[in-house]
Formats: sequence, C-alpha cells, structure tokens
Amino acid sequence: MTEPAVRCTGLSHSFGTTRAVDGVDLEIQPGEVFGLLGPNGAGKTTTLRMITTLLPTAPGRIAVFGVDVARRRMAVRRLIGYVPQQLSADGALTGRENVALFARLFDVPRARRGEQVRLALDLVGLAGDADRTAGTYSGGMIRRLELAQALVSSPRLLVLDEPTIGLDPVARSSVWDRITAIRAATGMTVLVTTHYMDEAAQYCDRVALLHTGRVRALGTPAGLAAGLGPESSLDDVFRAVTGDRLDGDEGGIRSVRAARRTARRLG
Ligand SMILES: Nc1ncnc2c1ncn2[C@@H]1O[C@H](COP(=O)(O)OP(=O)(O)OP(=O)(O)O)[C@@H](O)[C@H]1O
Repeated sequence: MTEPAVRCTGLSHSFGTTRAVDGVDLEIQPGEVFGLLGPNGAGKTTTLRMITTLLPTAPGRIAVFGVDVARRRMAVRRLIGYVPQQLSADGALTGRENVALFARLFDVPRARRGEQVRLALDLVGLAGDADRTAGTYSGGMIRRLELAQALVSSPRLLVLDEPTIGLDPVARSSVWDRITAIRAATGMTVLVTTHYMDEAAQYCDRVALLHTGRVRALGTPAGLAAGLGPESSLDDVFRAVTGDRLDGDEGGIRSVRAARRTARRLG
C-alpha cells in the first residue's frame, strides 16, 4: 500500500495555557493539493510547524511519506519544501542568487545546483527576471520567488503557509496557477493554509477546517458544501462550523501587516 504523504495521529501542542492544536488526526495522500483552513488562531501554522519539524510532535505522531518526524528529523527535512508566512527573499540579491542560496542551504549537490536553480525559476515563471534584484519585484513575484526557493531541492511535499496573503487578485491567481502547474509537472504533494475560501474551493482537492485546534470538517470543497445544502458554498460551511466570519478579500489587518512587512524588507 502507498504511504500517505502526511499522516498525523493525535497531534496536540500547547503554548503555556493556550491549547493551539488539540488532538488532530489527518492523512494527506500523495499528489493531493490539501488545504488547511481556519480563522486566525485556529492552529494552522502550529500544525504546519510540527509537520515541518520545527516544533515537537509529542504526544502525537507524524510521518511524512512513512518517515517519522520525531525520530528522523533530517530525513524528513529533505522531503519538504516550506514557504513560511515570514518573508524569506533578500531584496538586495537577484532572484537567481536568492534561489542559489537556498540550493546551498538545502545541500543540493554542487554539480547540480546551477541546473536546479534554473529549473526552479522556470517552474515559477521567473526565468526572464532572474537576474534583477528581488527588491524590484512585485509582491506576487516575491511569492513566486519564495516558491522557487522551496522547490530548488526537489521536495516531495511542498508546504505553503498562506501563500497569497496580502496579494491582489491577479497576483493571487498567478501564484495559484504556478502551484497547479508545478503539481501537474512534478506530481508533488502540496499542503497549504489559506484564509480565502474561494481559493480553497477552486484549487484544493480536499480541505480540513480547523477551529480552536481541532478538525471540525474534512472532505472535498464540493462535498462539504453539498453536505450543507444545494446552494451552499465553502464559506457557508466554514461559518456553520466555526460560527465565525472570515476576513473578506480586503484581507484585514493581517494582510496589511504582511504587505507592509514585504515593503519594509524589500524597499
Ligand atoms: N509562539 C507562540 N507563543 C504563544 N502562543 C502562540 C504561539 N504561536 C501560536 N500561539 C497561539 O496558538 C494559537 C494557534 O496559533 P496558530 O498561529 O497556529 O494559528 P493559525 O491558525 O495559524 O492563525 P493565523 O491564521 O492567525 O496564522 C493561537 O491562540 C496563538 O495565539
């Protein structure tokens, strides 16, 4: 039987008295685009940080393609490309230099580095802009550059924490078009968090709705919406499950903060 790309069992994590993740069980299949959805503070980033080896997994367990995250952290890191919410591109370096830096960090063999960097830039549609400094890139191009940084080591699992936050609708769809094309070209598994229900409905094969650290609903976007009623959307499912209202396309303070962070760092 094929191993799941990710299997989380009994995952919990507390920060002091805050129970950020509370008994999460999840299986993500190879080749899926899987969306982890939830309001602010639902536990999405904490879950991603546990899967990407950055937080301890105990008392639960996580396996990535069958490799235990707690016992074989370095082996798991080699399987994963991670784009965190925080900016990871350096505005003073060119696009190519930024990606080459990650190739060195992730131990891509020296003989293959140039080719891997070129391929990663190609996959995100930045080949033509690779020799400009990243400080001259738009927000959408920066996000695609960060995708290239995560792709340069040819990971089997790509983990993206709110990849489109703070971007305008055109840039958001260009980022998603690249993610979709990369999955089609490589068969890579993609795990993504997003606040945008329309994006999750359009681009994710399956989603889990997280609220107060627990999985409250799991399924295909269409299946979840149909389960609520004939005219329902994923947004309706979300409201039914959480009782919360999501930020709209305006993005709220978080996207403003993210956009400002980008501007400050690269400007
Ligand atoms: N380093 C930390 N120290 C203390 N509390 C934290 C820390 N990181 C997260 N938390 C708390 O844990 C809970 C879950 O946070 P987490 O960042 O995982 O949620 P999230 O779903 O990713 O939210 P957001 O969409 O705002 O990023 C929240 O109550 C948050 O305040």
